[in-house]
Amino acid sequence: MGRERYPKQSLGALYSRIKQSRILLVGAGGIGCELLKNLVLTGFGEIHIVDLDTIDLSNLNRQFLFRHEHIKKSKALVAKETAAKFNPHIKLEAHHANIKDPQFNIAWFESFNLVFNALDNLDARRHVNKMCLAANVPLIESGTTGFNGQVQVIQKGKTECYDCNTKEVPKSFPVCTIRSTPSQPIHCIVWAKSYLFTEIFGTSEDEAPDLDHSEDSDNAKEIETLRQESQALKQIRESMGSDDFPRKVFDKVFKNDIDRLRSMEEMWKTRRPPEALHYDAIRKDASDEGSNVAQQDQQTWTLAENFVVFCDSLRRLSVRLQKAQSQTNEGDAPPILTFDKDDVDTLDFVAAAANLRSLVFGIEMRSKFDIKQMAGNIIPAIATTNAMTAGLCVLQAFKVMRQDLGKAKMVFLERSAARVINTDTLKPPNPNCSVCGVTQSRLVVDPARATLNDLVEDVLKLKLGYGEEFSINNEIGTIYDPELDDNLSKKFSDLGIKADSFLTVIDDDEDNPRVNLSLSISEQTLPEDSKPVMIAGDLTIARKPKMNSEALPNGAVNGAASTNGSGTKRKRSADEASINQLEQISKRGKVKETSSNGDDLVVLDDAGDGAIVLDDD
Ligand SMILES: Nc1ncnc2c1ncn2[C@@H]1O[C@H](COP(=O)(O)OP(=O)(O)OP(=O)(O)O)[C@@H](O)[C@H]1O
Ligand SMILES: [Zn+2]
Repeated sequence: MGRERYPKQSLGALYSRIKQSRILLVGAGGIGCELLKNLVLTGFGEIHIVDLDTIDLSNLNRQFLFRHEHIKKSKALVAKETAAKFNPHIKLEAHHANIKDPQFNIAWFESFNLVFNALDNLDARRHVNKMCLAANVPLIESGTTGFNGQVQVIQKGKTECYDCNTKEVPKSFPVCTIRSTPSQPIHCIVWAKSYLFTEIFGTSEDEAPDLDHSEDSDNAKEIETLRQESQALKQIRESMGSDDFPRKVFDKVFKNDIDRLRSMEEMWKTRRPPEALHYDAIRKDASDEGSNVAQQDQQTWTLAENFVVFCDSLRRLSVRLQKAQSQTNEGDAPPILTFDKDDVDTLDFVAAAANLRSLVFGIEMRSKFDIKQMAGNIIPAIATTNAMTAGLCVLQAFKVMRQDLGKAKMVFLERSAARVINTDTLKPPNPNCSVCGVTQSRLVVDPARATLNDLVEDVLKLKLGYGEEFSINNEIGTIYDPELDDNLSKKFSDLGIKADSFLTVIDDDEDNPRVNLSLSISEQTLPEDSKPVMIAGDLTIARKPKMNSEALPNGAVNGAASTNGSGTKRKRSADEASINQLEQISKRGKVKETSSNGDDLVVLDDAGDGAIVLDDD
């Protein structure tokens, strides 16, 4: 009995299924370490761990399976080794690899009973979501941001998938806000980091991801002027290393450029005009300041202090860049410096430059500590949030394994709400979702013979009844539509269509188009007398829901969900917030304060068979 006694008592009949299950855990970071510990101690029979990364010093405060001596080693392998000691009866497999690698194909996903995501990026999450849908394996998706956490159960055809709601991409700012009309500290920080720093020490601002040029067409003239400004800065860059270099840069960006901006009266009709800074006057005030002011990172520096840090860090960085330049051989790419929040020289420069710009525009200044968080897009990871989230993942997993999806919930951890743990019913799939609102099938292709024409004529038109108006797309773009028929005679291999990749067929029929058809490619040498492209099994492809349809898809998880769905394109509600949307999550928390349907976690002591039942209904 030993270690099995308590899990058996609390899980009852489910325990034997847990012991026989094969689990995939994607990510062995903050949530992944906690989750692996839970899975191993609960007794899940076989667990595969995938993580592409190696252990970093900064992981050790919360990724407790790792110790100092493991730095630079594979997260997946060390996590496996440490967790194996917790329970020697569990079979553990580690893969130091990217989950997007081709060896992790649909057939491999199909070999698992359940998948857990413990990832930190949208791209990998989306990929696993897609693979789990294609393999029809339930997925427990989770994430945390600071004190907030979220767990979502995803099951093909029954619940929303990860992509049923649009996710917000990381924020970028219109270039004019950054370059001409900042109104918040973050605008000045982005200016210092993505414009000024890169113009002086890096490549060009055009490559900076924080700047959004999409509104440029409205401001063509201003953009052109801003380009000229950048050019002038590049010339000043030539004098790097000279005594008057800091002064030249300072005068350019805090005086001359500001005077020019201020002269554009239209711009300041409804805004406070910027006020240029004067080098000589500030330098006089700053003459008593020592350069160690930069170490005081918790307090907001004065104008004079910012001035000192600006000039000093500019000198430090100039020396570094010039040294790198002197060590470069002819023909090598010219060296550059890049901003790194943990590189003190770059952080000092960005902090001081951002604050000086804030002063110019009458914006509140920030401490170096705050600027580090904002420039590095850091929300501190909190070990307890990860631990709680990982625990909630396992509780949801029990329901999925009991095939009791009706009881599974979307779970939110929220610090701002009246209760820390809040739940929501799972919603049915969004019929308009481009990922799960599709028909999926496998396309068997003989790579030696198959052409795109075989797919278009034999499979899509003849077998499946498509008309003329449809397109075929892969991850890169459109490979066929009625106007783009050059590829028809090409072989799949010539079009770069590989085994285990996906093709999407989009029906553009005007009257009654089919839902998108997602085809996963599987390669096989087929007999000479059979067609070189075949679709697996009989396939019926549903038609797209009409925009004003009242009908709900079948398989709503529970009654409550049916009040939310409709065939129309749905507005994103706060309930559908993705994990990185703190505001949405906290708004939701406020709504929940009024809820009274006692869904607290309770532990019931069932006197009948001695089992302790965990219940969060
Ligand atoms: N495509 C991927 N394939 C495999 N593992 C991935 C992939 N993308 C991310 N990961 C892993 O997911 C984990 C996420 O963990 P976590 O959010 O704690 O991030 P971290 O990088 O460990 O820490 P932090 O970002 O907070 O410094 C990381 O270990 C990361 O290597
Ligand atoms: Zn979906």
